[in-house]
Amino acid sequence: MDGILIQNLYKSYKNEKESSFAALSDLNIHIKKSEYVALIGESGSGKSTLARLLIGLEKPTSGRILVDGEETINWSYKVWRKNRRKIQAVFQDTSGTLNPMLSVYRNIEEALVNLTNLSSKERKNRIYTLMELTSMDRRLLKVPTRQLSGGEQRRLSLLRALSIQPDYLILDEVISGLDLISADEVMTVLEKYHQEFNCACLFVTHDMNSAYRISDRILEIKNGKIIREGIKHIEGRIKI
Ligand SMILES: Nc1ncnc2c1ncn2[C@@H]1O[C@H](COP(=O)(O)OP(=O)(O)OP(=O)(O)O)[C@@H](O)[C@H]1O
Repeated sequence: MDGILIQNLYKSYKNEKESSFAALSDLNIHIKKSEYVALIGESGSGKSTLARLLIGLEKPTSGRILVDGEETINWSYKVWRKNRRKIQAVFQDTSGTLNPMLSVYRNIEEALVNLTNLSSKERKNRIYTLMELTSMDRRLLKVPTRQLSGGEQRRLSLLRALSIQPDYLILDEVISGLDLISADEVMTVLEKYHQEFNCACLFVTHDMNSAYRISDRILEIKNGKIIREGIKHIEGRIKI
């Protein structure tokens, strides 16, 4: 089956008293190809845990995760690396992905060098097209990443992920902590990209407005379980 299929997923952690508790409990979700799904929930409900499991940063206690029909749980580092073209993630903290010493251009290009076989000219074309698509000023490409504001760094990590043209995008609190204008700019990049490419997205947030704005479907998680679901109606409203 196409898409990301999460079946009977459990993730347990040990707490301070060494007893285990379930951060995710019997989770079942299907994210269809090119569907934008928002995952909302209060702090500690399990959102980031799910995001980490989806991109192989952690393994579940039990259950299955299938990406386009392929079981990912036992993928080795090498297999994950090969599939980074297919599934990309952006987290709130960009320090793990961006090199502050490199320019914006080099930061995006680095991902293209590592994950695609594009020639230097093709990389340049891809980066310029992406800047145009997302209405970003090309002059930004020359700027050293360390000089960017928090909002700009968040947009850069997003562009870096989008430049790969993944089929699936996992976004964990990408607008969290940003001022309204920066958050709007990040959302606009996502909307424009969605219109242009058939990428699916899991948009993890605790912000209801952005969830409504961006997604076709909203899932609400509480104590590691989906407790509510809403689908966008023709008039653009989501009822949950
Ligand atoms: N590595 C870990 N070890 C132990 N407990 C963990 C670990 N990671 C997460 N947890 C716990 O699992 C639960 C779910 O955490 P998670 O970070 O997924 O929640 P969240 O919904 O993303 O919250 P927030 O919105 O605050 O980021 C929390 O109780 C958290 O303390």
